[in-house]
Amino acid sequence: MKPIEIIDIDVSYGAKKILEAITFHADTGEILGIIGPNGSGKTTLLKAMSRVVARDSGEIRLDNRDLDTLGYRELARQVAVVPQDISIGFDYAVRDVVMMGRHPYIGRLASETLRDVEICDRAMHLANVAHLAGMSIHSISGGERQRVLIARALAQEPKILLLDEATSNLDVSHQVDILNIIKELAGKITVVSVFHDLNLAAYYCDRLLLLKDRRVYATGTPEEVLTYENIREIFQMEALVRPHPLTGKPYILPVYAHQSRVGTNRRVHVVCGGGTGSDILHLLYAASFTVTCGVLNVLDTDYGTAMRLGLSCIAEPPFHGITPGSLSDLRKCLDSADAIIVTAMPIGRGNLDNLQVLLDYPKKPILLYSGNSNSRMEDYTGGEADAVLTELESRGALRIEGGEELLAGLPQGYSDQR
Ligand SMILES: Nc1ncnc2c1ncn2[C@@H]1O[C@H](COP(=O)(O)OP(=O)(O)OP(=O)(O)O)[C@@H](O)[C@H]1O
Repeated sequence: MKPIEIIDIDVSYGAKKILEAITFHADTGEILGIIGPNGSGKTTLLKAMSRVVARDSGEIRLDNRDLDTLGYRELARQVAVVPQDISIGFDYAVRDVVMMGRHPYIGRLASETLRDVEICDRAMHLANVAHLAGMSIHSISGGERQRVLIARALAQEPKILLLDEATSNLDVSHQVDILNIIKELAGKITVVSVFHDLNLAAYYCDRLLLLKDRRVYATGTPEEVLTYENIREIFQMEALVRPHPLTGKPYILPVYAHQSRVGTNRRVHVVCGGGTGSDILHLLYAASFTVTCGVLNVLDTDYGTAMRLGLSCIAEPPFHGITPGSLSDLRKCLDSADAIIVTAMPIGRGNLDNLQVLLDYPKKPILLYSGNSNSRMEDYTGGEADAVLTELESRGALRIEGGEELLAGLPQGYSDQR
């Protein structure tokens, strides 16, 4: 039995359709993250799940019971919501706000029991607001108020907790504290949460639901949903997606788009390999340079990156040296490039031609890119590659470290002529 099932629902505000044919479920004890661009309907979906907005059609089932058949108190024992909009009309004390979470359990004319007080205290302790208990809800900060609403939801002891970006107002340590609490609670309860921060979603969620244009665009594990392609398609943003070095979960690093179009009408050729060029291929692509690269081996990570970005790349089969045909293609790319970038790649006999050919282009700007780690080219040629680099530097090739410096060192295009 699924704790919550959404079956083919449509939701509209007036004549405007907001959600269409939405079907998914949450599994017992999991954290399901809802992600998607602004206005894609995430909040509306949570509101439909808690019956705050009505559906046009479709069904929502809680433990296989129709959501619409539950009375108010029963619904409130099953589902707690922490909304995005955290305004509270009356001037209640924090403790009273948290105690509101117990209302579905306290009889109409009855007063709170010792058990209600204990649960309320525990919820305040978990959300780290116990020290605020006597204060007015209006005299605490936005982040503190958000934690109070989380405490109220915990006091409700729900089976399903719906969070609408519930940690967005929190500083980074409280954000992690609250999400850790929620992760601990999950297992006992099921959590469905809207996230804007994709990295938090990747770490804390068991599965993700990605919304786009009123519909479900993708569902699955964070690894399945947070792909480079999905992020580019949905958020129209260049980003590097890498496994987090400590958690192994996908980690998204935006390639900041303010640089976009600086390279319009400019061509750059990148000599790279072994993954040393991947980051800057993304950066140059995001900055609207026309990028060519190679000669690369088709098994090379940089080749994979070039293919995903749709860049023009000269390539040889696996374990193949550079053939005369590729060398001639390389010369054509270098002839038409406004600048050449060489990364700190491993150079052996097989790809030495990639470097040596650059000596024939004394007038081209050449940037030797070592990345932020300031690594140097690994020379497996017994010194020949190093000799070429030394010669290039003596002719004016510049050593460049970070991405910003790289963009600054390249000939700029006509970014103001949009
Ligand atoms: N009460 C309302 N009346 C009419 N339209 C609404 C109402 N609430 C939201 N909308 C519209 O519904 C669409 C989806 O809004 P919703 O808040 O669900 O999106 P969201 O994905 O949560 O957005 P965000 O990421 O900005 O929080 C938007 O176009 C919004 O303008």
